[in-house]
Amino acid sequence: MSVTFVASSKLPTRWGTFTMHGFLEQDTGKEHVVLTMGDVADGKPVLGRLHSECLTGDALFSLRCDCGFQLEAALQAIAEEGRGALLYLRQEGRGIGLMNKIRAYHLQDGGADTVEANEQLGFGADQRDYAICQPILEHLGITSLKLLTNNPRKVKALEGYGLKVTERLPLEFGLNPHNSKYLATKAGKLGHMLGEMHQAEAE
Ligand SMILES: Nc1nc2c(ncn2[C@@H]2O[C@H](COP(=O)(O)OP(=O)(O)OP(=O)(O)O)[C@@H](O)[C@H]2O)c(=O)[nH]1
Ligand SMILES: [Zn+2]
Repeated sequence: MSVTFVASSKLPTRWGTFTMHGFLEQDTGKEHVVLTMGDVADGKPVLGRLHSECLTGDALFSLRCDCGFQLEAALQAIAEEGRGALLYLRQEGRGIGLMNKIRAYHLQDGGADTVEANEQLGFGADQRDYAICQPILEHLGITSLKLLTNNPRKVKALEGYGLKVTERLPLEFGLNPHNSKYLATKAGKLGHMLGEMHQAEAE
């Protein structure tokens, strides 16, 4: 899988000024974005986040999922550390695309869980592919990561591409009444490690 690096610029945010890097995925024309802070090419493990696009959570303030909360927390953590990288991957709806995610939400409004909804539409529970991370990280000079995630599939995928994941750091934010079933399904059916949040819910 190949990507072309397009350009870098500054991106000032609420948490500090990041460098924004644009990458074009050759086969699909998808436009991926990476925000970095500090020197990420010095060979030391980089605080990293692979964030899959969620227009509803990241940009439209949705409470149906935890994506927007995780995005903010990851940028904040990177800014606090003064060094890190967030890969904003254009694989909306776990890879099924925005229109199909809205179809899936419609089924979820009728009682299906997030996995059942995907399956009723003829998709796998999670259609994401992290192969594109390898050339992007290589371009940035990143070889090892401290990964902010609750999703063991992301750790396995990176290790499969020859990257080192020295640590997995939990990213448990945004539990609310609208996403508690969604998060329980993530933990129960998709293997996410969400210990702290479920404990908080039980209390
Ligand atoms: N199909 C589908 N996709 C969803 C639903 N809710 C959120 N998503 C998508 O799920 C993905 C979540 O991405 P991430 O937050 O990077 O990954 P994750 O698997 O939750 O793992 P973490 O690293 O622990 O956050 C995004 O692409 C969202 O658009 C849903 O109900 N159905
Ligand atoms: Zn989301």
